[in-house]
Amino acid sequence: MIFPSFRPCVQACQPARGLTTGRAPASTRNDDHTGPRLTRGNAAERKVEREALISLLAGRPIVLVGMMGAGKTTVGRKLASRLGLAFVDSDDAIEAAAGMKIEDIFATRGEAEFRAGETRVISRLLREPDTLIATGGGAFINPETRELIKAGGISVWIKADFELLFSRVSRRSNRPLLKTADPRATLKALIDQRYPIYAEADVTIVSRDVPQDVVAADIIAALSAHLSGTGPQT
Ligand SMILES: Nc1ncnc2c1ncn2[C@@H]1O[C@H](COP(=O)(O)OP(=O)(O)OP(=O)(O)O)[C@@H](O)[C@H]1O
Ligand SMILES: O=C(O)C1=C[C@@H](O)[C@@H](O)[C@H](O)C1
Ligand SMILES: [Mg+2]
Repeated sequence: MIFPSFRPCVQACQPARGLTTGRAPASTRNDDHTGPRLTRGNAAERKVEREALISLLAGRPIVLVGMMGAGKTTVGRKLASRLGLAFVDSDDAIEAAAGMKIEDIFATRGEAEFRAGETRVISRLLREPDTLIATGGGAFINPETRELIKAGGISVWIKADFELLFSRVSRRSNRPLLKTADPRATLKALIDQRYPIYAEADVTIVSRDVPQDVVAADIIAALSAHLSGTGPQT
């Protein structure tokens, strides 16, 4: 057992707000917001939009899913800060629980043990109200973890195309699944295998080559539309 009793180290981005933790009815629809979207409204309108979204979430965590390099961690941190939610990255929480880097968990314990620990950690994080969880790239692909996320959170797939992802993940060599003879082919194969599963998320947005703040604004707009029932039907 490499994940001893674990207290998630949720990092507060702003002081906590006094929200309820009641669960609003879950929607099963995927709202696909893959078209171009501009940041809309003035500062006052955006504040109203943010407050309405927090109210619609009713304490449920936002869970970002998608491939390595999609921007779950970096965009997620900005988004949490904007919404006044606590931010937690499941990869960081796993490393804290295991006392090891993810690369070392893969190397010494193997992927299956990593996935089992990831499920346990995400299960705990989902019970923290008013939280934004950036998951690791494979978390939503694991059936058990996926069911937990569907039951306990509102999931957002940050979708990006191959070339954008490859250019981003090439900047660092800390992703064990890409340490292969042909990382391009590996990433392509993972995209083919995973995209139909990520599409099960509640909401989809596309990370284009735009600043992270724009992606964060897209997510707020897409979530607001989804939770208020005004998003596109698929
Ligand atoms: N919209 C964006 N514009 C420019 N750079 C970005 C954008 N989104 C992410 N990046 C960059 O891409 C890299 C990967 O992003 P990040 O670590 O957030 O991805 P991730 O989805 O959390 O990946 P992983 O699943 O491996 O944890 C980082 O260097 C980040 O700064
Ligand atoms: O895509 C994946 O399966 C992974 C992504 C990273 O976030 C880490 O969770 C780990 O490297 C596995
Ligand atoms: Mg990440």
